[in-house]
This record gives sequence, C-alpha cells and structure tokens, in this order.
Amino acid sequence: MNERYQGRTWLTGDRAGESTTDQRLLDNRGPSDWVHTDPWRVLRIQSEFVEGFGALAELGPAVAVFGSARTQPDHPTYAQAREVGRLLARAGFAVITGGGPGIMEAANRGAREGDGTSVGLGIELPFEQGMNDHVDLGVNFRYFFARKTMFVKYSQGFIVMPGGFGTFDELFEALTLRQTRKVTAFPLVLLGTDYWCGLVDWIRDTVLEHGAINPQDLELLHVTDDPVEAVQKMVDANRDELAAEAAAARATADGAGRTEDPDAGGSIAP
Ligand SMILES: C/C(=C\CNc1ncnc2c1ncn2[C@@H]1O[C@H](COP(=O)(O)O)[C@@H](O)[C@H]1O)CO
Repeated sequence: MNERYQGRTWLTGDRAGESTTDQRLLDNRGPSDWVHTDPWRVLRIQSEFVEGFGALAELGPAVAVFGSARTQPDHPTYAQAREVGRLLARAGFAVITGGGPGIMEAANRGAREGDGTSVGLGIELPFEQGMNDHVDLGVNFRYFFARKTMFVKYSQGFIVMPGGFGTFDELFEALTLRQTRKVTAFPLVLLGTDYWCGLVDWIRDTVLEHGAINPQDLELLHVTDDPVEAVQKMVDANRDELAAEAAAARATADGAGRTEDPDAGGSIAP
C-alpha cells in the first residue's frame, strides 16, 4: 500500500500515489489546478495579513469611520462625515475607512483637510469602484475577515454613521468584540440619532427584554448627533496615546528644526 507524508499530512492509498508538491513545482507542464486549492489559498490569506500589518504598523492612534457607500456628496450626512474626519485629524487621529465612496470618501476627505493621515482599507468586490481620491495610505484586500482584523487592530474606536448591511456588519463585529472583552476601552459612537434610534430601541426593548444581552451591554453604544461629541469620546478614551504621539511628532519636528502645530494631539477645537 502506498503511504507517505506530504508536509505534516499523512497520506495512504490512492492519495499517496498523487504527485508531490515539489514534483508539481518542478514539472512546469504538470497540472496547475492545485494553485486554486484551499491550502494554497491560506498563503494568499497570510500574505494579506503580512501586507496589512506591514503597511499599518506605524500608523499611530486611529479611529475608523463607517457608513454607507451610497451617500452622495450633496447629502447632509456626507458633510457631517467630512467634519468628523477633519475633527479626528485635528485631534491627532489617523482616519481609517473602507476607502470607497459615500461616507468613506467624506471622512477621508475631511482627514486630509485636517492634515491627518487618511487611510483606506479597500475590499475587492464584483462592483468595486476603486479607492476614493482622498486616501493617502491604501491597502486593498480580497478577504473581508483579513480587512476586519486591520480595522480593529489599528483603530482605537469606531464612529458609525448611517449605512446599510456593510455598516451593520462592521458595527456588530465591534460590538461583539467589546461585549466579549476581546477589545477593551474601545468607544463605539453611533452618529445620527434619527437613523439609529430604531435599532437602539429594538435592542433595549426586544433584545434585552428577551434576555439575549445584559443591561450593561447597552452602555457599549453611545448615540449622538454632534460630531464634536463623537470625536471627544475618542479623545477621552485615548488621551495617553494621543499625548505620546504628539510628543513623538514634536521630537521629530525639533530634530528637523521645525515647529509642530500646537493644535495637534488631543485638541478638537474646530
Ligand atoms: C456600493 C458601492 C461601492 C462599494 N464599495 C465599497 N468599497 C469599500 N468598502 C465598502 C464598499 N461597500 C461597502 N463597504 C464597507 O461596508 C460599509 C458600507 O456598507 P453599506 O452597506 O453601504 O452600509 C463601509 O463602512 C465599508 O467598510 C457604490 O455604490
């Protein structure tokens, strides 16, 4: 009976008779379908994590802004997201979005206007439109789960604006991570009381009533209409990180003989 190891996998019978990985590698006229199999896919997934970690490692304090890809530039929510991006940047945060249109574009635009770092974590979609024009640091992902890890790992809080299923997915992922204490001290702000009150009421009146969450879980969400209040929540939860980042920026500027912007690093003055 045929039997052999393939890496750490033990094969017997017909499976052991199949060509080995290095045979396939060295035989340039051999079958090529193996490159589309799951074991190979793992390397591609791994490369997304490696690239994401590499690109974002030195980002500094950051806040992710989520919301609808469909919001048009003439909609009041677009202007509000732009203001959020600008205030976050002025407070010393990098702004991370999905890099797409709508609210993402508005927040990236505001971040750039506030002289902050504007980050886009794009996703390959069948109807993809590419990265918006206001992204300074963009990383594109094939896999939602790799991209989601980057949002959570490199953000110190989320501001969630009106949106659809994609936005709900991002909100509930963060909410679950907070509830299960996989992330701590991670403020979650819902901006837009009219838009979000139906959901928050349902969570309180139905989900809590049903016993599916604890009363203290409700405290994980903060709802407001005020961009300044939303950004202040992020500042309050991240004072030490912002101060350290501002000190590092001052040291770099001093070294280069420049004077650092006194507004940067923890202030949210308009
Ligand atoms: C639908 C359209 C473009 C899609 N392009 C996207 N690019 C990047 N990120 C996206 C895109 N669409 C959704 N997302 C992510 O989900 C959230 C928005 O989803 P929603 O269903 O629109 O609320 C957003 O925060 C992104 O992270 C062009 O019309």
